[in-house]
Amino acid sequence: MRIGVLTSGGDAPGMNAAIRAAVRQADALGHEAWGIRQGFQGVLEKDWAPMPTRACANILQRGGTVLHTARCPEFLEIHRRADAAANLREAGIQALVIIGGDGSFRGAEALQREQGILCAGIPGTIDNDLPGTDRTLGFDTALNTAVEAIDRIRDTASAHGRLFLVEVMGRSSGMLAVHTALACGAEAVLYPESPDDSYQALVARLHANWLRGKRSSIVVVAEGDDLGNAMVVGARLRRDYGLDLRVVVLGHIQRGGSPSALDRIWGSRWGAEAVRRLAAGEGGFYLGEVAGALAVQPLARILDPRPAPPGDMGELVDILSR
Ligand SMILES: Nc1ncnc2c1ncn2[C@@H]1O[C@H](COP(=O)(O)OP(=O)(O)OP(=O)(O)O)[C@@H](O)[C@H]1O
Ligand SMILES: O=P(O)(O)OC[C@H]1O[C@](O)(CO)[C@@H](O)[C@@H]1O
Repeated sequence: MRIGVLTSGGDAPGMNAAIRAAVRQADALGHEAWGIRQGFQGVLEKDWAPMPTRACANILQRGGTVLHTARCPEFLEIHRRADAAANLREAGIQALVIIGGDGSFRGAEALQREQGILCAGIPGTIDNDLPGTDRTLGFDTALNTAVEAIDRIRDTASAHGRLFLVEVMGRSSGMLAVHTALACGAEAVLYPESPDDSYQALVARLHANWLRGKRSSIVVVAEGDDLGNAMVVGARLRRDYGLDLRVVVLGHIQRGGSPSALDRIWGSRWGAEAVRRLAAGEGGFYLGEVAGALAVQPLARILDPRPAPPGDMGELVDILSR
């Protein structure tokens, strides 16, 4: 069987571990893995080649994705997905391992349902916002990167007695923001799913801490928060209270870098499991981790609501910052 492997959406540390495992597991079972460059764009452009096991040497510890990735708006159109399926059939690629986030899984779900291409999804996004899995590749690494960066910011915030607003990624999800805030002892966190994310509540919280004697504070802001990103919130606080605050946008620093051990381990387990199932004729599923165990979900589950960060974590940030 010829199995295509691709990475799609934003890159995430751990994707290379999944690619390596898929390629080598395919070889171990006597199948042929093909690497598809630039996600769904590569399927439309037939940008692929056989991927021998040696092509995966020394990639386990590397961030990014050796197959490159892309966002491909054309794939939202049914006739382009039909073109993609025709290209795959012509090349003899019967099944796909798709490593990406919820958008990529929606593409996979449509490709399997409409076009009958066997698809397996592996969660790869630093956002950790997929239903049916406690983990996505890249989240653990990005979280640790953000925490390390904020620990450094804390030193200078404390030295100057300053307020810092630190923006972390998460266009529609506060998962990274809330976990980062709790792990670095932030004074407040703003994130899209928060029940009490008002500007007034933030000001009241910072003021209460000032009265308790706190002279420096760190507010973690998810880029997609309803109040606006860190620049917007910072400008408002400056305008209203004349604060000498600083804004730091961590940006793509969070997406790069060598994957953590957990991201390497889950990338390896999921890559191999995806191929074992495809080789047995199974498609239309994605893999995950639920309560520490490897889980299998139907691809249609990606249409479920996106999970929100546990509510008690946001509350805890507040309680522990006093
Ligand atoms: N509803 C959909 N139907 C078909 N294809 C889709 C759909 N949504 C997204 N895709 C395809 O998946 C690609 C990746 O999606 P998207 O840009 O949302 O990233 P993602 O996989 O969610 O990853 P990340 O979480 O890193 O942003 C899109 O560029 C598009 O090609
Ligand atoms: O690199 P791009 O395409 O600007 O994507 C940024 C987006 O990708 C993500 O990092 C997910 O991979 C989001 O958190 C962020 O909003």
